Amino acid sequence: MFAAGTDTAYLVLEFAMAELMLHPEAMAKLQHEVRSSSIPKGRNAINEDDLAGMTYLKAVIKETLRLHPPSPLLLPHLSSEDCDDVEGFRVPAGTTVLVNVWAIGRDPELWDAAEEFVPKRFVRNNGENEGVDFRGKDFQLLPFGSGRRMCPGMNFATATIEIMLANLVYHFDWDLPEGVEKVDMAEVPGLTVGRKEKLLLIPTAPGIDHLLKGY
Ligand code: HEM
Repeated sequence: MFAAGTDTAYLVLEFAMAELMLHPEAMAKLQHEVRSSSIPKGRNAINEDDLAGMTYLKAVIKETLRLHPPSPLLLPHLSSEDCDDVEGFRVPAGTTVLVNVWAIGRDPELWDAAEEFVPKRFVRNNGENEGVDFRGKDFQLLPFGSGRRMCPGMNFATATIEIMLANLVYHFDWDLPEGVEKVDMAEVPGLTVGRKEKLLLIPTAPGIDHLLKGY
C-alpha cells in the first residue's frame, strides 16, 4: 500500500503539471509565488520549511485533486447498519457502497465552472487558502475519503507533492516537445485513474539568478 500510495502521489503531480501546461497563466502565477520565496543562504532547493506561505501552490494541488482524484470511487465500503433514507433510497446493512468522488468534484451544483481548472477558487481575497479542504470534513472534496477508513497517507502525500511541484517549477521552465500542440488529457479508467499518455515535457533552466540569490 505504501508503494501504491507513493505512485498515487506521482499521478497527482503529473496531472498538476499537465493542467499547468494547459493553463500558462496559472503556471506563471505559481512560478512567481515559488520563485519569490526567500530560501536561506546555502540551500538551493525548496523544502518543507518554505511551503507555509505558498497558498497558490496548495490551491493548484487542491484543484488538481478536485478534477483528477486518483481513486475516483475511493475503496469499496460496506454499510454497517440499515440507512432508511439516503436521498430517497434505502440502503440495507451489508451493502457495498462506492462513493463517486470524481463526479462530486465536477458537480455543477457544488462548484462554479465545475469542469474548469481554476486554482484561485481556493484562494481567499486576503491571500489565505479558501476554507474548503480535502481533509474529509467538506463532502464536496473527498480525494482521500472521509471518516475512519480515510487515507492515512494524506499528509505525507500532500507534503511530497507540494515539495516536488514547487521544485519543478522553481528550477525550470517547461515546454511541450516540438510538434506537440496541446497536452492530451485522456485518462485510463480503473480503481486508480492515471493519464493515458505519459506526459512528456522539455525543461529549460530560465537563468540561475534566482537560484544563486542566497549565495
Ligand atoms: C495523492 C496521493 C493519495 C491519494 C489521493 C490517496 C487516496 C486514498 C483513498 C481515496 C483511500 C480510500 C479511502 C476510503 O475509501 O475512504 C486511501 C486509502 C489508503 N491509503 Fe491513500 N492516497 C494517497 C497516498 C497514500 C500514501 C502516500 C500512503 C502511504 C504512505 C497511503 C496509504 C493508504 C492506506 C494504508 C489506505 C487504506 C486505509 C484503510 O483502509 O483503513 N495513501 N487512500
